[in-house]
Amino acid sequence: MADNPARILILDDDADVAYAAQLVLRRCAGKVATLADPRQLARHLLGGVPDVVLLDFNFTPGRTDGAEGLALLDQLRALPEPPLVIVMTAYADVALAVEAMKRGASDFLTKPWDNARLLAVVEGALAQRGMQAAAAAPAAANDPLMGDSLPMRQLRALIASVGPTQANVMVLGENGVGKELAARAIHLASRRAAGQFLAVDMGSLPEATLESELFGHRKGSFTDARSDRAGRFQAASGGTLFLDEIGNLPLAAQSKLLTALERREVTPLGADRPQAIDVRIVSATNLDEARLYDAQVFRPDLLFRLNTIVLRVPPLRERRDDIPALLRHYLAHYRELYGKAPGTIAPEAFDALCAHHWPGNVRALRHACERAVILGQPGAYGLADFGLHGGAPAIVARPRAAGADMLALDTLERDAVAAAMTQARGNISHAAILLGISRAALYRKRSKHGL
Ligand SMILES: Nc1ncnc2c1ncn2[C@@H]1O[C@H](COP(=O)(O)OP(=O)(O)OP(=O)(O)O)[C@@H](O)[C@H]1O
Repeated sequence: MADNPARILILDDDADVAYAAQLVLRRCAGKVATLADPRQLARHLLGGVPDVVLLDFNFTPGRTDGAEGLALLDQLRALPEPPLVIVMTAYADVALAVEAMKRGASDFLTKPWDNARLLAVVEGALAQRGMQAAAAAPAAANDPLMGDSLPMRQLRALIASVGPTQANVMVLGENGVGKELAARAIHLASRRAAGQFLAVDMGSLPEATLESELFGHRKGSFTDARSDRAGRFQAASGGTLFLDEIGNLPLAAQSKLLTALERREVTPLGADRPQAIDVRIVSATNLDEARLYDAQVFRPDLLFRLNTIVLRVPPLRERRDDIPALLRHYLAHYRELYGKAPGTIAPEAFDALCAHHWPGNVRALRHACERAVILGQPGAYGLADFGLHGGAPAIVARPRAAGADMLALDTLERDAVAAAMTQARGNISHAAILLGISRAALYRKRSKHGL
């Protein structure tokens, strides 16, 4: 995009990798530079600090410990106006990527990457910097999973590590937190990214037609079946089937879904033989976990099939650091959509928005921004323009409990180990290679996490 002023720097000693990334990223930035030798970084920065840096971990031939990349990351993060840094790592170096995220990297990519994922990650970073022209289409599909708070960085790290596996993933979280965006990010990070991402709202499928909707039917199999029709499982073949609101599925329907997943085949209504299915299942629910684990509500055997990996998307009130960037992003998005002049948020309104409880999470924030752009005065939007409901917005920010970061990292480590064991089909040596740790270390981590 010639009129996009965003600047990206790719720091990688492999010229082919850097060139390939440069070609893809020219679509979303005005200037994409590459640098093979990190000793030239200081001189490069004299020409201005880029908005986003893609950083490799190892530069000296034979080195694989990542120390060079981590040192460069520290150097970049110490700049007065640091760029957002996306680290690039081999799949086996997930532990290194986790360390980089702890030191302030905003995201990471595993090599070899998928171009769609590369673009999505970089566009997400540019959006955080307010450099990305807002997409005109309101569809969630076009929104990057934004947020630079620790929970969101951990969520993206987890998505990057489980995405390339075949494991079924269950995404948990309140309404409007971004579960579908997380599911799309998993799809983009997977080897199925070139295939379909098909979302099905399980809560709204009528029980009477559920089987035909999911598994398809043959002409004449029931009164209205005037022609053969493929179900969602067949339509998503080679891609990802996103089963949204799975917690609302009636028990009878749950058993049909279980049979399909167990056998990895479905039989269209009226057909005499089953068809093999080739889909990765990502499901989501806003049920709280106590209800989800209640056998009266959800079959444990189906749950076991669906939740190989569990991702929890935290409510917005637990990651308030993300609110300013989301406000900027959605105000810019709707200003562009409605052709409105730029404006700012009045300081008291900004404070109140950041302190708001946001029971409707990011979706509610998005709607509030749309309302402010339509009804507000562009000079400075006041609190009333955002039309918040639900009582006084003030919520006292809780100090982060000591050790909370460690707990979250612990969960990340546990999930990474579980994902590697799944991908390696229980083979310890293979899983240890995937994680880039020794077999002994993997045994210790498994016993630490009870895996
Ligand atoms: N991290 C985020 N960055 C940018 N936009 C977001 C983010 N999270 C959510 N949104 C936006 O908020 C809206 C709701 O997101 P999404 O549909 O993914 O939430 P959900 O948790 O699946 O909601 P529900 O449970 O109601 O189906 C969408 O418009 C989405 O683009």
